[in-house]
Amino acid sequence: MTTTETAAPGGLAQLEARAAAELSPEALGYIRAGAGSRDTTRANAAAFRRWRVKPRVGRRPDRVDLSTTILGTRMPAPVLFAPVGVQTLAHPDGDLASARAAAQLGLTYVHSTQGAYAMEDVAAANGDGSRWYQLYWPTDDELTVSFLRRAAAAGYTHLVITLDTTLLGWRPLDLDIGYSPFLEDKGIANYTSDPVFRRKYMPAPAEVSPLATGVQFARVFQNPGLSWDRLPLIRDNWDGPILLKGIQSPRDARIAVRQGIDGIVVSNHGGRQVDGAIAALDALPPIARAVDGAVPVLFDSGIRTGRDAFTALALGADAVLVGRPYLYGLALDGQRGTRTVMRSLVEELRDEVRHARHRTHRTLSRSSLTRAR
Ligand SMILES: Cc1cc2nc3c(=O)[nH]c(=O)nc-3n(C[C@H](O)[C@H](O)[C@H](O)COP(=O)(O)O)c2cc1C
Ligand SMILES: O=C(O)C(=O)c1ccccc1
Repeated sequence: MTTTETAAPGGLAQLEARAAAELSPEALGYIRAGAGSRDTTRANAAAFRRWRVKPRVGRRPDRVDLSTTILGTRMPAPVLFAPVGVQTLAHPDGDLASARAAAQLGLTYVHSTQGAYAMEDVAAANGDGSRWYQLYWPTDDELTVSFLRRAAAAGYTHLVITLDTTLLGWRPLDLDIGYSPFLEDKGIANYTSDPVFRRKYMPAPAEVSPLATGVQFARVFQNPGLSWDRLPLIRDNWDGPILLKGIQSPRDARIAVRQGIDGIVVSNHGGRQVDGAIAALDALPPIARAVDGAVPVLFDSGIRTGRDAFTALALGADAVLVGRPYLYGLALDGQRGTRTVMRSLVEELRDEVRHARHRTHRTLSRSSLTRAR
């Protein structure tokens, strides 16, 4: 590892500002976007500032072991690549580069239904790495089953069903610029490459226009009628563990456990869906209490540094996902940039755990933190 790889220049906190210089206004707008006033996106970050780490003195462990196993997946650190669509907005290599970087670091890559590259190509890029598949649950069962079969065949072991985006959030930043990835020639090959999608929904070449593409997207992926009674379709067609992403209430977490779901991701989608929604970090402790160890609780939304990851782990998360930061790394330096960002975040986390005098993040708890005044 060279020194330039050990830390993101300027630190992870500077990442967004540095990446902004590399990105088109449309791409930056889409990646930064939050719902409505962006209040929830800001609240996600602010919630972390209200907790501070309690350093301890005396003999610190010289080695900190961040490894963990979540639902059978071994991880060198409790940090995953969050599912992110249209990554070609940040870099032409998009999710191929991110999946390669994840494999180099041994971290789990979660591939999005809205990936810019087909899941088979991303799987090949990820090689021996560990990969999970994130499902946006289509309105068409045949298409859903096709996605699940392809994912299993391509070596995705776990299914993450995102439930907070059955309608895409109202994002003024994009509306102002007049931008949507579906109205551009960015291509979202992960679903447009699907044989069922092509047969049933692909606009005929003569009809291909931004509007036709957008209309087909909405027909297939806007699915606000989803409810718990639809779960058997997934169970009948997926053998591995199933996680639900987008849980923000202890009640929903309890229902998920009762329904036999294997894990949950506490997340508000980086504040992109519901303006004024509770900061994801504030939702975490009551949900962790409600779940009470019955299933793993993962967390995302607002993690920018190793200290943030420490805070979420101490407040009850078993692992965290990171979204925008690795996209900014991708914008700055492709695969290498993404790898640098994620490696820096893991090493920062290791350092925080060491200074709190723990040998592993697994022993962190609320008492590792103090509430800032
Ligand atoms: C540009 C962009 C695209 C995203 N696409 C998806 C997606 O396709 N599926 C999904 O479940 N979440 C998606 N997310 C949400 C992330 O998985 C994650 O919940 C969020 O980015 C976490 O917040 P953070 O960016 O503050 O780390 C996306 C987020 C961004 C920024
Ligand atoms: O933008 C998003 O947050 C997101 O989840 C998404 C949804 C559809 C296509 C691309 C990304």
